[in-house]
Amino acid sequence: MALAVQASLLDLADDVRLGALGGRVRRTLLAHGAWVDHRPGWVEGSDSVLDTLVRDIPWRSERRRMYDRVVDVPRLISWYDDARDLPVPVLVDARAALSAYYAPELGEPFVSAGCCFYRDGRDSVAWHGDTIGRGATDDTMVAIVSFGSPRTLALRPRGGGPSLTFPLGHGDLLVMGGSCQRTWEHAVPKTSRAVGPRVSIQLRPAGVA
Ligand SMILES: O=C(O)CCC(=O)C(=O)O
Ligand SMILES: [Fe+2]
Repeated sequence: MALAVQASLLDLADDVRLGALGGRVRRTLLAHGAWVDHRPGWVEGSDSVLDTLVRDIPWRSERRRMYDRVVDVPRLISWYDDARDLPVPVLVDARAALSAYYAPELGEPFVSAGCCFYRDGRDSVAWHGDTIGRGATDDTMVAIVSFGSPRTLALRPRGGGPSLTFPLGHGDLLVMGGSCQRTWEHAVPKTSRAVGPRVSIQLRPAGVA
């Protein structure tokens, strides 16, 4: 009981808030009409957020056929049709702030939230584009908010060519935009560095996955 009270007092004391977007987002133009926006440290005072996300998101593991074997997907995942159901208020605010900031370019709000939990450096996501939905055919945006241990997001053009990398630190925002999902691929590579847990929340417009 005393512990629970203390924990909630700590949550209140931990003043989690969003920094500014205007003037603080750095855009990198890529070939083929793709771009990446990066805003390091967007979520401030976010130390408690990782624990809440790890505890309160209904994580599940997935298994996939790979050649003649069925293997565990090397990360835990979860999906919210409506990002407003996320268990952390600052992420509900993040969805609204991103929808407002990108409205002139995107013309529609961010709606869903995909969640990935990388337990350590052995967890990863292989090269892919988010092309299950409209990202296969239309310009769109995927906004990633990252918590916990820093990991690298790598990007490479689909047709071949040098890759580039962005560091994704605690509280960072990274937005992939334009044609990025269909003309480029992205990945979070495994690392042999000693890294702790990381949770990535990906906000997407309706019909993008
Ligand atoms: O971990 C990340 O930030 C990227 C995850 C990702 O690319 C995906 O789930 O589609
Ligand atoms: Fe992705």
